Amino acid sequence: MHIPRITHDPMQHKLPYYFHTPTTHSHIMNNQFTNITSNSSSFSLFFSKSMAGELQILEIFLAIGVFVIVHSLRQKKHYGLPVWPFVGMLPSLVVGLRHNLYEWLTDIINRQNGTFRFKGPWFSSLQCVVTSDPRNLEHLLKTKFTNFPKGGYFRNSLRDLLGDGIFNADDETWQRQRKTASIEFHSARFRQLTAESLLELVHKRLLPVLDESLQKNISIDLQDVLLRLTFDNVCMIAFGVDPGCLSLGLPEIPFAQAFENATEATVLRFVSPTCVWKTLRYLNMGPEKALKESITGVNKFADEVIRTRKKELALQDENSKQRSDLLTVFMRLKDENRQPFSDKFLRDICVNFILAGRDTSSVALSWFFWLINQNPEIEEKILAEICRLISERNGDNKEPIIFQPEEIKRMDYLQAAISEALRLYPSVPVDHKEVVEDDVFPDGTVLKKGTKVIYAIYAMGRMEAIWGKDCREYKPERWLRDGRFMNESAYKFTAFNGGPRLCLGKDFAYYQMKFVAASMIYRYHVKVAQDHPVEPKLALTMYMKHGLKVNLIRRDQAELQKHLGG
Ligand code: HEM
Repeated sequence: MHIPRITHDPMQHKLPYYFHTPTTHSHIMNNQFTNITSNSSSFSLFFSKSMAGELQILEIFLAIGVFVIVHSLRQKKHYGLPVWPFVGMLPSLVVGLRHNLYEWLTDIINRQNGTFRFKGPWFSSLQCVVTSDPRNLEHLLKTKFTNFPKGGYFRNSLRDLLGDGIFNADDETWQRQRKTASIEFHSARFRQLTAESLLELVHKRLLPVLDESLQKNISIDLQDVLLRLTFDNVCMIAFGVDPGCLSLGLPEIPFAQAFENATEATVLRFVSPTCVWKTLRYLNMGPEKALKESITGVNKFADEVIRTRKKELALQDENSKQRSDLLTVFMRLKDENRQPFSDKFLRDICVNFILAGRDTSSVALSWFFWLINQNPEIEEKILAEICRLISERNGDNKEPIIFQPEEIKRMDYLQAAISEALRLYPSVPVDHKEVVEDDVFPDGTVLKKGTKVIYAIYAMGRMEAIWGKDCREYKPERWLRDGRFMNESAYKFTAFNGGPRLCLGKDFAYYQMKFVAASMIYRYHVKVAQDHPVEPKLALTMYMKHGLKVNLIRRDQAELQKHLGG
């Protein structure tokens, strides 16, 4: 570098002060003009000096640029990603977003031994700690549960759609709903409602829709069909009504469409700066306009159901006495002031349960069917287990085969195969908390009050430190001991969350997924269409971006007999 030359140049002392200091003053301009015209050699000298000055400034910038690049790239070693001035790790995030964000996160987390600090642009709220260390997860989900609520950022982004419902609430509001819903979810009445509604949906709706595609010899989007099934099912549980999404012809249902649009538009808030989406909401423009319209559609449906149910309850209608859906349960209860819950609160409760129960089991089943399609020997083992249970029946194995709750419970291999799919493709791939008071994670990471913590559930399934060298392989056997399914720690297998906020629908979800999978696998071989692209979509839940296009092939009787006879 030649920077010192300019300061040692003797000519520099002869130049008037204004050659060093830019100015617009007229007498100075005149002086310049006089100097230049009176001496042509000093004219050319002046310009060559000036150019040299510019070149040297350029050199300074170049040197600073090189220094910044080298320094930023060297930070990768320490922080996991290059840290650029002003924008932090944002450029790497943009690259990650263009490919598979979850794989990108997994790669960094593995390099950083389970935890890293994401540094976003200094002016943004994109600063957080990302972890997938089971010790940290136990700390935040259980040991220090009260120090890690969902927090204001998450709640504000979801408030318009979810209000104060269980998914979007902390503290007292959450506790009250959790307690009531938990009692209901574990009641015999609720179990009966879920078993009956599922049986009806699978045998009267799902199988006929699948049969139709088989007869017409057309492929179907299995993810779409399963989303329809779980949507109808969770509406029956939450509202006590059946929207009829899953029926022959796969009709468009305005409420279902409004719900889907609302969740998609809400996700956009997480990838836009808060001030941007708030301004768009204020101006009622772009995605915020679409969100408002879809929420109006959701509310219209919810208000109508709540109004009708209130009438039923007031008349002590026979229907209302038999009902055990969540809406009716909460309507019979009183709040802390011994007043009935407001319509808004009832709406929030139902909408939250629909969100919790709709996307989760359907997308998990889609990944499961895709995985067994790639691993035919695993499909064969599932079929063998199903057939063994049928052959153990006391003579009652006539068609149509309808699986009984005790049989579903005994399907250990199927439960292992579904858990293994959830380990690799968790329906909720990342989740989020906020730190209330300064804290330190068991791995030594310092957490300041207000820090956002992301726990990367997808990455956890791909960590050798947790699952061993074969962590990327689909192996249901890792869940079995002597042929029986063994649960894993919720802080190692966090697909259903853990601690006090463990998924309330976990048992129901397993029952639902096993019932659907067994009923389908017993009847059909589900073949994924050739060259169908499969990749995750960036959303709150782990959708397949292009759905799952499949063709169904009816099971050969001889194949079934082979297993049944055995
Ligand atoms: C494969 C299926 C499912 C998976 C993987 C799953 C996963 C999860 C996860 C990760 C959470 C925590 C979310 C958070 O706090 O941010 C959660 C919460 C919850 N889930 Fe599930 N879920 C499934 C099915 C269901 C079903 C079918 C229902 C209901 C019918 C349900 C009801 C709930 C509820 C009410 C919560 C909120 C619990 C609370 O905050 O206290 N889930 N679930």
